[in-house]
Amino acid sequence: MRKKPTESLMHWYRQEAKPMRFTGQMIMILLCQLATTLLAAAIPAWLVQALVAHTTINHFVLLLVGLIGAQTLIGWVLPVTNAMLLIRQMLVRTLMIVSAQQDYIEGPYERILEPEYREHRQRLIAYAIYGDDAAGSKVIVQESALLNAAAILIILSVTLAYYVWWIPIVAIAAAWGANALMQGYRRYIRAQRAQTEQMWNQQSYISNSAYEEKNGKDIRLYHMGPWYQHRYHALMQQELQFRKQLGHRELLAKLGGTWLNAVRDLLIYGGLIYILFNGHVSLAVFTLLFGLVGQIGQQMTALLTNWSEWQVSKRDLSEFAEQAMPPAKVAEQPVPGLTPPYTIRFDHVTYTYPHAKKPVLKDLNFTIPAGQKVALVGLNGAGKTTLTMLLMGLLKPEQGTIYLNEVPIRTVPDLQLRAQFAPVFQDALLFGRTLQENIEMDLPHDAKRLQHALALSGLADTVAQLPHGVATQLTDKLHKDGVNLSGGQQQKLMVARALYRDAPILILDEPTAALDAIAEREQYQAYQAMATGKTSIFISHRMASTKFADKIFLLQGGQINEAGTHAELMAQNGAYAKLYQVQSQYYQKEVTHDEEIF
Ligand SMILES: Nc1ncnc2c1ncn2[C@@H]1O[C@H](COP(=O)(O)OP(=O)(O)OP(=O)(O)O)[C@@H](O)[C@H]1O
Repeated sequence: MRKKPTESLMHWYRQEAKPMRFTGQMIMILLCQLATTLLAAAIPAWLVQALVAHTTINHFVLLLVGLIGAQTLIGWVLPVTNAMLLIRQMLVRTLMIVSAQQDYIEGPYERILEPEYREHRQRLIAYAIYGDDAAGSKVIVQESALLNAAAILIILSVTLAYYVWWIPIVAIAAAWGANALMQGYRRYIRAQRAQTEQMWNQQSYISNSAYEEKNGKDIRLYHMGPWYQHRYHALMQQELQFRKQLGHRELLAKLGGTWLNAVRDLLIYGGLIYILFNGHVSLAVFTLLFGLVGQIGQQMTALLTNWSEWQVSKRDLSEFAEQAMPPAKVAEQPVPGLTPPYTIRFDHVTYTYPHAKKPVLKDLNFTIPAGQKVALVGLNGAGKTTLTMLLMGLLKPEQGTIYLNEVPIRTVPDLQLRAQFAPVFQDALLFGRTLQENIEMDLPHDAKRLQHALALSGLADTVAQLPHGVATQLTDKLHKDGVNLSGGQQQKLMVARALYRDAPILILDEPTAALDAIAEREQYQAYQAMATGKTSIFISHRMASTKFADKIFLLQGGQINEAGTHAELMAQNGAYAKLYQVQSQYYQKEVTHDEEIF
């Protein structure tokens, strides 16, 4: 079987891109940087030596060309090896993005309803992938920089200490002090993370919502432009204030560092001039030491900065690996003997949404015998959609058990369970693929089945008008020649998708909301055909449309309060009968009014 790209990326990460692995590229970079640092300090010293020794002009030119040539060569090799290392970093970053998405897209549905999980995920992505001072994916590059700085620092310190023992100590202490001041500033930035995240989330919400195509109408009609501008302006002001605070702190930290460096320079250059004038070193050695002193401060700063960033990156990376990388999935064995048609049974089921104060469904009990068509009615927010989500295993009951033919659904593997349902939801969701792919989804192509689904859903006429028929792409956001279907056409496509899926349990959640009267009638006929021999749940607010069901359930207060055929419930004269009468009176009035008009 071909590996999925995510699986092979995981494999690559685990096997090939271990952050602690020192590769040939790292060693190459180290050698080049060491040579660059030493050459930068040694070239002036060699030239001074040549001048002092009265070398001939030919020798002098030869020496100069040789040294510059060596420097140029390193100048070519270094960027190439650095670029190779950056490519590795990009690969790690890609892997992290893919695995973060995989966990979000394929992980439990219920988790994405939790605001904490969504925030946490954003934080992981922001700081492990896009973090600017220390992203988790930068570990490889930071390790290389850390290795370079440490090696160069040791060589420089030993060389300088050979001539004046205290010079490396002063240089390192000054760099350490300046770095400590900058560290304080960085700690402050990190302490503000939660606040900055909130600010950026709000900014992106406001700007995304203003640019959202579907919001365009309402923004104009309700004159919401000034509100957007006001909110955005307020958020930008908040950011400006925050940046000003950061600017002040950075300035203070840098001023402190500059002061420390001035003291360092006074001490070290004074010391060097002292040993030169006292004849302890030659002019050439003095020039060399002078060059090395400049480098030692730089390397110490690089070492300390990289060290602290590396700590943060490593922490981000391991947090990411622990929480964002889903464990490799073990293929679950399908439950044997789970065969349609299905009897659905809810046994004392209770469900509460995360952070909700009360359960939506409370101690809910009902049975739908195999092959029966049930219409589920109830007021807005009664919990009808929630009930279907529990049945499909997308939400897990807090208490109680749901059975398919007396098999508890919690024991059925996700893939096997999901394959038993053909849902049609109120909100149509189209993917940026062709019309055909949008109907067939993950099932293999079957031309006859496709034609049947198109014909029965009433979509065949629309397809005939499309530029590329069933091969037409369904969004102009991803494809230039893609088309955007109308609301009603999208809903028909959802029905075609369910028809093609031909699963044993049909779930129709307000599927006719966007349809015109004729299309709605056609759809009912399609549902009748679809539901034959299947267990089905049909949710609708149009009471008249529920008459075709074998049984009607009225969901109220988290429980099925009334159940029976339309005639039985009307005879009962309970809540269902009242709802039906309110609606039919309304239609009656409309008809009378229309009759008056015509
Ligand atoms: N993701 C969610 N998080 C928290 N509460 C939710 C969530 N989804 C739905 N609810 C709440 O659960 C209750 C039931 O919602 P549900 O969508 O199941 O009702 P419904 O009967 O299908 O309503 P409608 O007829 O309006 O479609 C509502 O009060 C709703 O606010």
